[in-house]
Amino acid sequence: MSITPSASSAPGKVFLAGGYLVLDKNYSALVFALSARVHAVSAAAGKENTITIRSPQFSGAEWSYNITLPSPGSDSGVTVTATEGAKNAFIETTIRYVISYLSIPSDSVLPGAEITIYADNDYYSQPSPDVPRFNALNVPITSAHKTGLGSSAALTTALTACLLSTFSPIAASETTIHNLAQAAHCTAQGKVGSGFDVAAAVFGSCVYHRFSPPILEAVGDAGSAGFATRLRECVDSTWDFTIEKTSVPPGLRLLMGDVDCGSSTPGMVRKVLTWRKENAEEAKALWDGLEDLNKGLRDLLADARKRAEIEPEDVTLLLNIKSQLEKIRVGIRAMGEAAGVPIEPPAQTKLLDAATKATKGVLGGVVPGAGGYDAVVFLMADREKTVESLRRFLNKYQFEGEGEGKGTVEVLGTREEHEGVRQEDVGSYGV
Ligand SMILES: Nc1ncnc2c1ncn2[C@@H]1O[C@H](COP(=O)(O)OP(=O)(O)OP(=O)(O)O)[C@@H](O)[C@H]1O
Ligand SMILES: C[C@@](O)(CCOP(=O)(O)O)CC(=O)O
Repeated sequence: MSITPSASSAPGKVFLAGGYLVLDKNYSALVFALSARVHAVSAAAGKENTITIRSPQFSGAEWSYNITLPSPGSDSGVTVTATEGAKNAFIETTIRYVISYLSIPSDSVLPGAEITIYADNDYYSQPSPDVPRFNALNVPITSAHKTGLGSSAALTTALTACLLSTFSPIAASETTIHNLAQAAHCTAQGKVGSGFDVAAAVFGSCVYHRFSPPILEAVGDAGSAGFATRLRECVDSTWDFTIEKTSVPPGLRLLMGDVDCGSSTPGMVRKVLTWRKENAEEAKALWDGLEDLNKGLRDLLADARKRAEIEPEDVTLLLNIKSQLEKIRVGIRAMGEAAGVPIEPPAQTKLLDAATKATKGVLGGVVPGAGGYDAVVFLMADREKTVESLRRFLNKYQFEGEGEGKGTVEVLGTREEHEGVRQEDVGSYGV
C-alpha cells in the first residue's frame, strides 16, 4: 500500500438565520461559508502504522497515533492509540473513523504519514492586525481565544478529506466527506447537533435542513463488534439532509465582529429546547413565524442575486432586506425572552442598532448562530467606503455587556466565500 501526499482545506461558517430552528428537521438554516479556512497537508513520513498530526501555530500541538488494523475477520474497525500529545478528540476520532471506513485489509501495513494543520488567522483573536499567514500563537490550542467560526468542523472536514485522498486512490465525493466528517464530529463533540457547521465546511454557503439523528445513532461505539460495517453502511447510505447552495448577492458582503465581552452562556440550546417542549403551542407560532421571515430573507437575497450588481438605486429591494433583518431580530428577541436566554441580549441590540444607524450602506446585523455576547455579523454594501466607516464605528464602540472582556468589538478580516471543502496544491504550503 502506498500513500499520496495531499492537501485539503475547508471553510469556517457564519450562521445568518435559523439558529435553534435548524435543530428541528422541519426548519432551515441560512449559513455562509467564509474565506477563513483550516488546511490539512499530508506527507509520507515516520514509522509504519503511525499517523502524526502537527498544528504548528500552537504549543504542545503534536499528536502521534498508533494504528492497529483489525485482525482477520473482525469488523470492529481500527484501534487508534495516542502515543504522544494531550487529547484532541476531533483529530483522534477523525483518524479512527476515516481509517475504519476505508476497511484496509488486515494483512496490509499502513505507511507512516505526517499531517500538518494550518488555520487561517481569523479563527483566533490575533495580537495585532499585521501578522504573517498562519500566525503562530504559541499557546496551547485550548487557551487560544476563538472567534466562533467553527474551527472544529473545518478541522474535521479538512482532515477527513486529506486522510481519504492520502490513503485511498478513489476520489471521495462531497457526500462521502460530509457523512464521514459529520459522524466523526458528532462523536468527538459528544452530541448530535444540527450539523450545520460541518455541512457548510463541506458544501459551502447553503440553505440547510438537518439529517435525522437516528442515522448516526445506528453506528454505535467505535471498537464494538460490527462498527466498521455499520459505519461504512451509514456513510454510504442516502441521508435525509438537504442542501441548497447559495451566496451573498453581488454588491453586498458580510462583515463580522468579535465581541470581546467574556461572558458566554452555557446551556443556551438546552434551555431553549426545554422551553419549546413545555410551551409547544406558543413555540410553534414563534418557530413558524421565524421560518417564514427567514424564507422571506432568502427570497429577497435570491431576487438581489438576479441583478448583475446591486446599485444604490435599488432602494426598494435594499429597504426590504433591511426591514426583513429587523423583523427577524424581533422574532429572535421574542424567542430569547420567552425562553429566558440572552440570544440577542440588550447590549447586542444596542450595538446592532447603533452600527446600522450610524453607517450608511449597512443593511443590518444579527447575532449569529446561538447568539449571546460573542459575535455580530453585518450585511452591507460591498464598498470600501462603507467597510471603512463601519470599521471606524466599531473600533470606537464600547460594548456594555456583563462579561469580563475588554468590551471592544474586533472587526474580522474574513468575509463570505462560498466554496466548501477543496483539494489544494501540496506544494503551496512550502512543505
Ligand atoms: N488548528 C487546530 N489544530 C488542531 N485542533 C484544532 C484546531 N482548531 C480546532 N481544533 C480542535 O477543535 C477544538 C475546538 O472545538 P470547539 O467545538 O470547542 O470550537 P469551535 O468549533 O471553534 O466552536 P465555534 O462553533 O464556537 O466556533 C479544539 O479544542 C481542538 O480539539
Ligand atoms: C443553536 C444552534 O442552532 C446554532 C449554534 O450556532 P453557533 O455554534 O453559535 O454558530 C445549534 C445547532 O444548530 O447545532
